[in-house]
Amino acid sequence: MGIQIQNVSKRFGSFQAVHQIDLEIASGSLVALLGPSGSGKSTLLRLIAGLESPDTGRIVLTGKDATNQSVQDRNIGFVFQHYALFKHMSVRKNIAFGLELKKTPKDKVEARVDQLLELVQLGGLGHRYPSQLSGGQRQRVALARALAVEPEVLLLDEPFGALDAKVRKDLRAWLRRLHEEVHVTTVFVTHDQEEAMEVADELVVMNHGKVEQVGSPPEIYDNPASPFVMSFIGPVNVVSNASGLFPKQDAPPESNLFLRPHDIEIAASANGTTVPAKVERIIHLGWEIQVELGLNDGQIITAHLSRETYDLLDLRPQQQVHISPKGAKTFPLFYSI
Ligand SMILES: Nc1ncnc2c1ncn2[C@@H]1O[C@H](COP(=O)(O)OP(=O)(O)OP(=O)(O)O)[C@@H](O)[C@H]1O
Repeated sequence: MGIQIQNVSKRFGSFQAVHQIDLEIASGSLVALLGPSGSGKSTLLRLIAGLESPDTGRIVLTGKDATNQSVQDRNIGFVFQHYALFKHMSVRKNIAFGLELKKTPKDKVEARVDQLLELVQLGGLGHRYPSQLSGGQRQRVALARALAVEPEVLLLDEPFGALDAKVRKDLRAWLRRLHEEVHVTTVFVTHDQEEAMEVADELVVMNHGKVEQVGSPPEIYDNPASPFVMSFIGPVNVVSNASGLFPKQDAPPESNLFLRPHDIEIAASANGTTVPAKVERIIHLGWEIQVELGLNDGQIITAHLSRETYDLLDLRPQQQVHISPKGAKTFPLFYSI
């Protein structure tokens, strides 16, 4: 009974921003809409919110057809990338705003605001004004304000997008814990695959206004449905059949091989399944080592090694090595990324 999106399309002039999307979001889940800029994530979120109306299709929220309902009637909480707090109101007043609009009795408002301040870990800061808070604290107030009216659905559009990397990372973990406490059906828009994988139960990968794949983070990572998904979710090498790396039993001539950098095994000597390669460059990233490898046909691929493996192999630039894929996928050439 969460959210059902049925054959929803939206066009802006001649541009098809969202194209015949069918999607079910389970009640109480936290789902990330993930995709590159312009893939239609925000438009889909705005359609769910009622800030845009679809050209075709239906949007069903908690069992009720909401397609023609106004934003106010949808019982939705919304948080955007840029803090939309009221600058002239204290944190308490900001959080209380929706409840006061609904003419909630004063004592109930006060109790709910106290509870929300604790929930977003800002107890004691209720008297401050938005300008006296950090960016991360402001976004937590925005979340508390969105949750105050007990929405059935929470929509978050890049809520941490404007914050620096460290704060962003802390807030992801915080949002995950918060969701485990409140369990409101949440749709989270991001273009950051790591953020999506860390926060969400399920990922909806979008490209060109369409859904490419829906699944849990491990399902999507391990079984990507298309080269686009494989390339978007984590680093990948794309090599042609000429590389000699294709598994012997299925070497379709019109395919590319998609190979994750950590799925390349490097050995000092050849065996029946390895292909020769030359170490072109070694990049130390602290927790892992990136090794650029030149194949005999001139293609360059990148392997990621743990420090331990790297130390055992004792690699040097220009060294001749022998490599084999531990896991790889082939996709026909006609797929574009
Ligand atoms: N009101 C509008 N009028 C015209 N074009 C629009 C409008 N809203 C969105 N678009 C276009 O629709 C496309 C999809 O936009 P959308 O914001 O949904 O993408 P997105 O995946 O959220 O990207 P981003 O991460 O950059 O926000 C973009 O090319 C955008 O320019």
